[in-house]
Amino acid sequence: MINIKVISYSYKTFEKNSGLHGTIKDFFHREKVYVSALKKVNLNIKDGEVVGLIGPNGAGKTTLVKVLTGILSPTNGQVVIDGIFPDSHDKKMLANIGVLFGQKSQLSWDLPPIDTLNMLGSIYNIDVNDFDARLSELSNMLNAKDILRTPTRNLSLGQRVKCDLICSLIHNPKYLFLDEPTLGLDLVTQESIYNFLRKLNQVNGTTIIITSHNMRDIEAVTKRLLILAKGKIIFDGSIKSLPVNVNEYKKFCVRLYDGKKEQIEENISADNLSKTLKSIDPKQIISISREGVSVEELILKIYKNQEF
Ligand SMILES: Nc1ncnc2c1ncn2[C@@H]1O[C@H](COP(=O)(O)OP(=O)(O)OP(=O)(O)O)[C@@H](O)[C@H]1O
Repeated sequence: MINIKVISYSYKTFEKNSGLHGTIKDFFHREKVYVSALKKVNLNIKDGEVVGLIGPNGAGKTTLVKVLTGILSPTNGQVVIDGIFPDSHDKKMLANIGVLFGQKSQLSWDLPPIDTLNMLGSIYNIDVNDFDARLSELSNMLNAKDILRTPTRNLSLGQRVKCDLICSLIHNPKYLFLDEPTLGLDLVTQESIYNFLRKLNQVNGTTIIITSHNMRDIEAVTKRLLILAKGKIIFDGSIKSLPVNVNEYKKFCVRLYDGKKEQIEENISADNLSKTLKSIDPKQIISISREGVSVEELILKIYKNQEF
């Protein structure tokens, strides 16, 4: 159980003057600035829940994940996970947590993922048989067996994310935190990650907290949605209980082939779809798919000009 009691977090940073004169001035005196990233966040997450955390840029999502995983200590308030403070870096606590930051890989660039995994096996002191069984289970689920011995620099982004996921889960953590795990991935790879996460939750009962800018991620794997804006939780509930129908804001994407080259028509609203299709030779249509709703667009639709 994750228990978040009125946490706030402020970054301390410095204003930097420009130019040589400014740099010399900064050398003697720098102006301190505090950025309030989280403001009195209260939350409980039960074991086995899959929670989606969305919000515009700078809302505080990554900061919240960092506070929950003990990377940062809250400025005020308390986080307690199974009776332990994450920032105590207690061994039991660390063994219970897996983290993946979509923009930051934990794999060594010049080494194959298997080397990073072996190192993690030693750090977490995983029994050799357990390690082999877990690695085989995860790599089968993610269809990643053949890429574990390829140097990381030669892997595609999707392959790297799969190996990063295996690294985050090799010690069988009870809680998995994912910060924008599908960033830059194609639809097929996204789908395979969704399948994997659903299975992981159903079979192992892993509690998953996932942040994203794409509602597709949230709709595919989560039941509970949190919206964070300017450091405050402004919505906590199911997607169905949102004050707007997400489907109404979904755009369509039509792929065409005219015998010479492929063309993609994106961002077609539901209202304009039939008009667009009438203007196209049906023989040229390869596929029609629904795109995800951007989180920013959705929040703008719901909260219009509200200030938080
Ligand atoms: N190391 C830092 N030093 C100072 N301010 C920071 C630092 N990291 C984040 N911030 C500020 O804290 C606020 C929240 O940032 P955070 O990265 O948590 O947002 P986010 O919701 O994850 O954004 P994004 O969707 O763009 O990744 C922002 O105003 C950001 O500028």
